[in-house]
Amino acid sequence: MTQRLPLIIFALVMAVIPLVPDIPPFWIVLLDNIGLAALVAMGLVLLTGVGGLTSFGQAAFCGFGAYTTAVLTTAYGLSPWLTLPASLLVSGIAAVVLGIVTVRLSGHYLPLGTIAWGIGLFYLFSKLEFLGRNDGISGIPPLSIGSFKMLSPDAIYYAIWVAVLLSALLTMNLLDSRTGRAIRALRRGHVAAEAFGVQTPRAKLLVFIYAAVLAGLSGWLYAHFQRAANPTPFGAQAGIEYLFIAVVGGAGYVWGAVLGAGIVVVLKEVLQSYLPYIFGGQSQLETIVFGIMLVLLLQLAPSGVWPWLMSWLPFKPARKTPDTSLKLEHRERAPGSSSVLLHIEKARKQFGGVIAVNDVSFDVNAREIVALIGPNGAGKSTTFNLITGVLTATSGKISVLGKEVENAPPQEVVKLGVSRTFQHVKLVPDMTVLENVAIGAHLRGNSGAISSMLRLDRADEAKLLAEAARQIERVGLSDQIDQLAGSLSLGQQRIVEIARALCVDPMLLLLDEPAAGLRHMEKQRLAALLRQLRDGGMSVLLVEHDMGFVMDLADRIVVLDFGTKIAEGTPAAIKTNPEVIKAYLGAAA
Ligand SMILES: Nc1ncnc2c1ncn2[C@@H]1O[C@H](COP(=O)(O)OP(=O)(O)OP(=O)(O)O)[C@@H](O)[C@H]1O
Repeated sequence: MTQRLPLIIFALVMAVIPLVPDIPPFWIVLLDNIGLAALVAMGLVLLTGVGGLTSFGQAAFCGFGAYTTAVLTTAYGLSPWLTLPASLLVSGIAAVVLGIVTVRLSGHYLPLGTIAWGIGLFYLFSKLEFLGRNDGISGIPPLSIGSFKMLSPDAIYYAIWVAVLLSALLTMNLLDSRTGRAIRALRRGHVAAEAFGVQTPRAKLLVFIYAAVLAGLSGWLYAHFQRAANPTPFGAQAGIEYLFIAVVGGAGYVWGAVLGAGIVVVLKEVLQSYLPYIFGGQSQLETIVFGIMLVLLLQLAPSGVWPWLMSWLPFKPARKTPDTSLKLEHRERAPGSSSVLLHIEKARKQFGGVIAVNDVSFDVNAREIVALIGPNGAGKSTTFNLITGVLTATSGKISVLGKEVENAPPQEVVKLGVSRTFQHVKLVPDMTVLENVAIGAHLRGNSGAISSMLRLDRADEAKLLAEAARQIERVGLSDQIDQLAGSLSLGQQRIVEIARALCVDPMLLLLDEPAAGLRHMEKQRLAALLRQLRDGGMSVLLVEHDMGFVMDLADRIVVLDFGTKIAEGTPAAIKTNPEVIKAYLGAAA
């Protein structure tokens, strides 16, 4: 209830605004335009701010929504309420088609791709005969309920703002869920998300479709508000403006979309109305002043105005503490240490002329801690990437519990109970420790996007958060549970990664330099935790440069040098192995 309170207050304020006596009708028109822009920007919050997929082409999806209802109501006489699902469907289908191509792009190619199809669709709208070419379609009927026709701006005002508030609620619900965390994890790159079972192409396509459907809804409302549709509002310039709105408001924040729309629409209107008086009717000046003002605003609040305003709040919204009595099911553990859990046979990885892993073979048994050591560039991280499916082996065999995984994607390997941490920490810095760790339990939940939006996922979600809280407690970071991951020290972030990996309920835990950045006491606590995990039935394979830590902890050590295994044995044997001393310990001495 407390989390929904701002939404309820906002809804009440918006509901009474048109009832204020003598309110200028033009204000209502402005609020209608703000609502329409906010819907598109809200999709961009999810797509760009949260998912990290920059799109300049959202205006085209408004066009799909607007033209669908324009054609169906004017040419076929359908009721606008019947064309609403059609408009959303057409926008969604267009997003599937464009998204399948676009979400594969990365870096600069992604925004460039969206600009390309944004411009292409604008010209398509203006060339097609049945869409009225450049003139568009007029005579679109107003929305109506019974005999009440929403002809005036204050009549359609409620339809627009109900759509905005419902969309805000559904979007916030989605973000605060298992699917939402998967989407938020996309921004940190696909490797970390996939290591915990997130189907990243599917998650990207989901946000792409969601954003397009919100834009289609805005287009549908726009068509019945203006009672006409032509290509101009759906062109590339409008697409850029929508992205501007999301960035100005705060691209990662649902309410940032509403605030950004308010700022941009009002600023444009004020400048267009008053600048001609000041500068004697010089055309285009308002565009320049508008640009300068937005740049200044972003200097003041680089992450957007909404988070900047929130940072001034004297209190922070409290989060519910997870109920740790709720339990998820656990995997069965191997009863003894005789069974082979991980079997690597002549694994090889070549990058062009570089042989990073050269026919390496070794096993990790159940209930065993194995360390993989070697000088820099020896091939340790590449071996981890081969085991976890991030890289495919050039040749050789890798199997987990007898199942071959050398060509399996990370999402399949993690299902077998193999989880990992990364040499370069891959947490989402603006998510809390709890939220980051809960990503590790992704495969142990099953609520999808729709059930999350409708809040039917609460029982599932409570168990996932409880598991995350338990693992955070296990690694000793309970005091930091609600802190943003990015605010922790690097050593603590590594421990958060271990808690996230533990949330998988793994059989085999792969830790890439877990002790780097830890103080002496913290290393001792980590070693005690890893021993406790081993004794509880887990196996650990770790890459570590701290020889004292490795020699004390490992049951067995595998040594790589230039991609080749040069030794394997107990810590005592490795310490005295002349090859190792020459290649590794000798080099370090
Ligand atoms: N994607 C890649 N493309 C080309 N070469 C690569 C790639 N990844 C690793 N290598 C090369 O493979 C070799 C092994 O690298 P790897 O990162 O596995 O070593 P490492 O033992 O983990 O080293 P460190 O201890 O410094 O992390 C290095 O020569 C490295 O430059």
